[in-house]
Amino acid sequence: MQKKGKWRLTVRRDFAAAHQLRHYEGKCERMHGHNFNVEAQVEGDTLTPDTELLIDFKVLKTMLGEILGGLDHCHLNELPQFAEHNPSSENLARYIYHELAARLADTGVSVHSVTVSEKPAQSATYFEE
Ligand SMILES: Nc1nc2c(c(=O)[nH]1)N=C([C@H](O)[C@H](O)COP(=O)(O)OP(=O)(O)OP(=O)(O)O)CN2
Ligand SMILES: [Zn+2]
Repeated sequence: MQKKGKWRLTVRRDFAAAHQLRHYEGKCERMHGHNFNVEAQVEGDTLTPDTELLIDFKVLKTMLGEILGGLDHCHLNELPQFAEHNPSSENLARYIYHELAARLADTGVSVHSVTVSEKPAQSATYFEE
């Protein structure tokens, strides 16, 4: 039997923000900033009949840009979404994942994962199984 193929698309965007990790025993408890890099991967199995795209990269980048626009140049700890959860890379990735999933509802495309990186050497990826 022939396997059902899928596509996975990746878009990347950046934002700059300050944060401090509550309860962290070390310098990261003090306020500091990062240029966060965000990579979102989406997937699906059906292309549009005319353009034969899973979803336009432009649409994806606009969605991601809207989400990151709410974080850009903010002190993340002061935002309601991080009032109870630390603005760690892990929690940022989960927040962005759910925001993107809500925007993609009814498109036939789902979020595979979101990766947040404070710097090239380290990143956190959120996905759901
Ligand atoms: N699992 C995680 N660990 C850490 C996170 C995180 O989001 N998830 N975040 C931090 C801090 O934000 C910190 O800014 C980064 O820490 P670190 O790279 O350790 O610190 P430096 O920038 O000083 O890098 P060095 O390599 O130590 O010079 C911490 N941990
Ligand atoms: Zn940090």
